[in-house]
Amino acid sequence: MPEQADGAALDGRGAAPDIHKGLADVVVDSTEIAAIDPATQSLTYRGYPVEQLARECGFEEVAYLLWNGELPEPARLHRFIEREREHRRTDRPLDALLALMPRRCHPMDVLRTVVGYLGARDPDEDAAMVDAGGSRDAEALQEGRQQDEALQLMALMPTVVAADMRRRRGLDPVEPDERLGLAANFLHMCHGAAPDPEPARAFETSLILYAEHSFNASAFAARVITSTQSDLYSAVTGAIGALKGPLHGGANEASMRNLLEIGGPERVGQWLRGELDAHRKVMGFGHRVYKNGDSRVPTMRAALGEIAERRDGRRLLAVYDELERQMDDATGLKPNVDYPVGLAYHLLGIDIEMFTPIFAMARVAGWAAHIIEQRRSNHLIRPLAHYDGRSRRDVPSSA
Ligand SMILES: CC(=O)SCCNC(=O)CCNC(=O)[C@H](O)C(C)(C)COP(=O)(O)OP(=O)(O)OC[C@H]1O[C@@H](n2cnc3c(N)ncnc32)[C@H](O)[C@@H]1OP(=O)(O)O
Ligand SMILES: O=C([O-])CC(=O)C(=O)O
Repeated sequence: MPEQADGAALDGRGAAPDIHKGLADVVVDSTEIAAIDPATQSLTYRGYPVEQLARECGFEEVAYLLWNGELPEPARLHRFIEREREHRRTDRPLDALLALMPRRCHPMDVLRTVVGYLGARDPDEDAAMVDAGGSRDAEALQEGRQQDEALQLMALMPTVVAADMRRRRGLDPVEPDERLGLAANFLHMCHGAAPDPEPARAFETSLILYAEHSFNASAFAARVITSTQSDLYSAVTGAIGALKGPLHGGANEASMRNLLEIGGPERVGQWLRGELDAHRKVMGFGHRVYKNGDSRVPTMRAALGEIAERRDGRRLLAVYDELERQMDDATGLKPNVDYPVGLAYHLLGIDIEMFTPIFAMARVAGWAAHIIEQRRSNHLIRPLAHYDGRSRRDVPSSA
């Protein structure tokens, strides 16, 4: 094996350097968007504790905060909300695209395709402008454009997700209701009736808690794509792909399937032993950053309690609590936010395969904030790898 100097060894063959698999514990950049403190189990968006935002603010207000760094003045918020409501409707080509999507595919595939299509319909020709020697004016223009694109996505994604759920049930879509906020309007488009205020508020809480979480895998995917000076739609499309997996956003669906499979609190012990003996991960538990409990779970558990009381959810909630208790006893692992959200959405009458798309329609707020921040102080993201494959060899000459 050839000897190589330290630097060369990284992307060539040589002595193994310190490898940070999964980038665990690696600090790759700084951010002003959100701070996670696992020691105190706290999460802040732009300095504000997320549980206070969930109590005091609407989802749209939180999106504004994430993108602009400050909570909006009432007039600005009014205009922001108005613009969101203007962009909710799909057009004919989009309806035709939705109708084309196979019903068997996962709704995240539909969402990813729709965002890809919107990027093709509205190509961001200015995308490369800023880093290619753009002026401050050009920078501001580009950022304004990115916020417009993000707002349109945030407005349209709920319409697409609700229409897709109804399509899978063989039902026609329900038109958006411009009198309702984003969260209540989504439930209205799912069920064809305005939701009661309490469940609608509990649902909005889930969107606020889901909106942002620092350098998680999907936000990082969006930042990697943005770092090549690609456009916002491409970054969001990639982020949707990253969120889909069960180790990330997909866990909310998997955890609900588990609760239904268990069926009653008396069956938890046997079920859990089976999973752990088979070395299967119990989705909705564990976290890369929080080792002592996810900061969002207490707020979401309270919202879930509200929903369960109104939606006859006591038996499933008993399974939920028992699994949490036994999982802690057996492994010390605590639930992450996907665990309470999964059951909350089920009790709100939402089909399980739509849970991760709902996560995406909330997280687009955080992704957009990361795309804007990455673009503002960009540096191509390109780590090194330690080559551990075959030594150099020659291709056999053809006979
Ligand atoms: C919104 C979100 O994205 S939150 C995360 C949602 N994802 C999930 O709920 C999926 C289930 N959880 C997991 O897979 C993990 O806890 C992760 C991926 C989220 C974080 O894990 P990491 O910090 O990378 O730890 P890792 O996966 O290496 O696990 C460490 C050990 O704990 C075990 N472990 C971790 N999570 C779980 C779990 N949910 N169930 C059972 N065992 C688990 C692993 O099997 C591993 O055991 P080992 O050391 O004996 O091999
Ligand atoms: O931060 C993470 O790794 C995953 C997570 O909880 C999120 O994205 O909300």
